[in-house]
Amino acid sequence: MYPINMRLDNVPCAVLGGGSIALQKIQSLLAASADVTIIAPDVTKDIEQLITEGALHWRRKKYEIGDEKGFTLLICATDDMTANQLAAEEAQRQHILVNVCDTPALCTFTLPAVVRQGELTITISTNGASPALARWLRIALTKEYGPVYGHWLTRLSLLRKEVQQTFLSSRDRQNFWQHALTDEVMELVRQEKIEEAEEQIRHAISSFRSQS
Ligand SMILES: C[C@@]1(CC(=O)O)C2=NC(=C\c3[nH]c(c(CCC(=O)O)c3CC(=O)O)Cc3[nH]c(c(CC(=O)O)c3CCC(=O)O)/C=C3\N/C(=C\2)[C@@H](CCC(=O)O)[C@]3(C)CC(=O)O)/[C@H]1CCC(=O)O
Ligand SMILES: NC(=O)c1ccc[n+]([C@@H]2O[C@H](COP(=O)([O-])OP(=O)(O)OC[C@H]3O[C@@H](n4cnc5c(N)ncnc54)[C@H](O)[C@@H]3O)[C@@H](O)[C@H]2O)c1
Repeated sequence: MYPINMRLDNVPCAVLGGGSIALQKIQSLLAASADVTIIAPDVTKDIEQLITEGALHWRRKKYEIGDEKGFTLLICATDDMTANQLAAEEAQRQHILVNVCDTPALCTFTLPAVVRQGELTITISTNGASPALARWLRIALTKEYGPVYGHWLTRLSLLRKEVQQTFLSSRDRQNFWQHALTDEVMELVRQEKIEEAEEQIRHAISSFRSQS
């Protein structure tokens, strides 16, 4: 498995099936601003609501060969294994990225469990060995890495810009961060003492500057 993070803004994506599993996949695609089409003869109330709101397109039909054309990414979440398999094989033939929610062998990509805090994304995969462990780890990591890590990341991103202007070589910047982002600083973050953590980084910038 080769992990990547994909931009899906306005990218045409299709979901086959209109049940509870399809809904989960639709929600994560919409959160990524994808252009989502659902192909299914019937859908749940929640999906119907999204369609009414204009959040996604609906082709009200069973899957037929050719329906996958024009999509960059396809998720098969019907309860009809034959339809899932047919669609996945067609998609693979056309180099369309495909996930079949309960058949890893037919997937060109699988979905990880996801923890998000602002710009921070932590994903967990078990190579399909135990999705239940992925879920358990998501819950544990969400407790461990709460909203403060998202706030800290926002601060770090601004500090990083300052560091880029202060230290001109990439090697110096790498060296700086390896020394500045210490266990001590991250312990302050864990205790939600963001101001103090930032102060430590600023102190390190001054020290590094006077050394060079
Ligand atoms: C991470 C997560 C993301 C998501 O779904 O978006 C995800 N499954 C989740 C949960 C979950 N799924 C299942 C259970 C019940 C326990 C169990 O069966 O073990 C639970 C646990 C629960 O829900 O409590 C059933 C299940 N899943 C797959 C099979 C087929 C098979 O293994 O052969 C079966 C049996 C179906 C059956 O028996 O009919 C296959 C896949 N599931 C994957 C992803 C991919 C590999 C991920 C990895 O590398 O670990 C892969 C390969 C394909 C894919 O879906 O991409 C999501 C975490 C949600 C969260 O964050 O809470
Ligand atoms: N629900 C779960 O917790 C769960 C967990 C793991 C795996 N799964 C598997 O995921 C699949 C989907 O689960 P679900 O709970 O969303 O199912 P569901 O029965 O609620 O929904 C199935 C959907 O597929 C649509 N469909 C059926 N044949 C189709 C076709 N030929 N073309 C297009 N759409 C078609 C139906 O109209 C329906 O909207 C099932 O195979 C299930 O075994 C479900």
